[in-house]
Amino acid sequence: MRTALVIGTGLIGTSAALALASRGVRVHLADHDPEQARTAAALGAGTDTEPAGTVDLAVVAVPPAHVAATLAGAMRRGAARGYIDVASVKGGPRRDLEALGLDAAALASYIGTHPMSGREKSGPLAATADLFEGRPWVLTPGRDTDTEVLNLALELIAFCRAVPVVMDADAHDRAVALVSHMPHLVSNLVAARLEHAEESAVRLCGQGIRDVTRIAASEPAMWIDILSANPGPVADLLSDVAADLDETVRALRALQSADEDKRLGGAGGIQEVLRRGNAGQTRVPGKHGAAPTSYESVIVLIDDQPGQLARIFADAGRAGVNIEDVRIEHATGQQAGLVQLMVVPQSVPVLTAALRERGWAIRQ
Ligand SMILES: NC(=O)c1ccc[n+]([C@@H]2O[C@H](COP(=O)([O-])OP(=O)(O)OC[C@H]3O[C@@H](n4cnc5c(N)ncnc54)[C@H](O)[C@@H]3O)[C@@H](O)[C@H]2O)c1
Ligand SMILES: O=C(O)C(=O)C[C@]1(C(=O)O)C=C[C@@H](O)C=C1
Repeated sequence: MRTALVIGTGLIGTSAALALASRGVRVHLADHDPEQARTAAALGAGTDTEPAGTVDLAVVAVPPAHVAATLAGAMRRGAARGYIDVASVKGGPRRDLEALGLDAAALASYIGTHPMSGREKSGPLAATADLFEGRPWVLTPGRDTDTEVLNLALELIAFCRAVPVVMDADAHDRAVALVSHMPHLVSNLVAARLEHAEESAVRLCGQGIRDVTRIAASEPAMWIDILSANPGPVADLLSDVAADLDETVRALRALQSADEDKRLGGAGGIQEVLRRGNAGQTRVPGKHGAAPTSYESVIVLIDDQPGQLARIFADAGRAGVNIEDVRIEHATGQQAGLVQLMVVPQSVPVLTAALRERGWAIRQ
């Protein structure tokens, strides 16, 4: 692929454009808000000028409700040899495109795709070239999809260092209802409990609630679009969650009972909720789509000063330890924080000793 056109230069479009541009592809950037395309160009994602002729691949990265019309407009003016979109839902955009009356050749030049990676922030300034690295990128080719277009899409995914996964569009929508759309609503429902909460309670927020509510900071307009295109499967899953919630409330009420048998029953109910949660959590794939890995953490107390993290990473590197993941918890009202370094279990003693030797305060 030598040339590409990215339409919609927000988080996802600009991230893909940055990855393509870094691999030498000439990328043209377009957005209905020219300021967004200008910003993406200033970040090094390409040029916000129009392409002189037909590009190899057009990547449509606009909100789901605008995907079909944007694709049809680009196809009618012959903008590209192949077209993909990256919307979070796949059945709706394909059916909308078919309903727009495009000919068979135009439909064959299109593949619906979905990178399973994103952030709670929008716009080009949130974009990074490595956003998709190691993440699944779903392709939903139809029976008549051109092989050449499939190859262009695979080339884009390889440039983004993502992992291609081929699926049927409706099966994709049912799967993301489970792993993305329902969890998004549950995160919002948990965060919503904080809206009118006492300040004295909110200031105690620790890492647990930060993990559970991060995605509740996402752009609501985009999510209304996503959920509007996949309401049935999400409603089915939420009604299962609601039944589990009813059971959990019953178990907690039993724990308040004066009757010991009821209390025992309640404890059993809660134990079952926690067991099922543990079992589900172990099925979440590890980094780069590998089998789940159990990391252990080494916790380091740091002053909230520039350069501390870089020094810890350098010291870990010198000790030959690979840091798999990192979390930082800022201590409320203090210029200090706890850095949780996730490493494979056998690295824990090596890292702990090396950091202690270099004067770091380790917390158990
Ligand atoms: N945010 C995520 O985590 C995520 C992850 C995977 C896929 N997606 C999908 O990627 C697509 C883009 O999402 P995003 O997070 O980059 O959103 P974003 O808000 O960051 O960017 C969307 C961009 O599209 C532009 N736009 C809107 N309508 C347009 C139109 N008709 N023509 C041209 N430009 C238009 C907007 O001005 C904006 O710059 C969506 O379809 C979304 O479902 C999002
Ligand atoms: O990590 C996040 O912020 C996301 O919400 C990303 C996420 C997801 O649910 O995993 C959200 C929507 C997209 O369609 C794909 C990825």
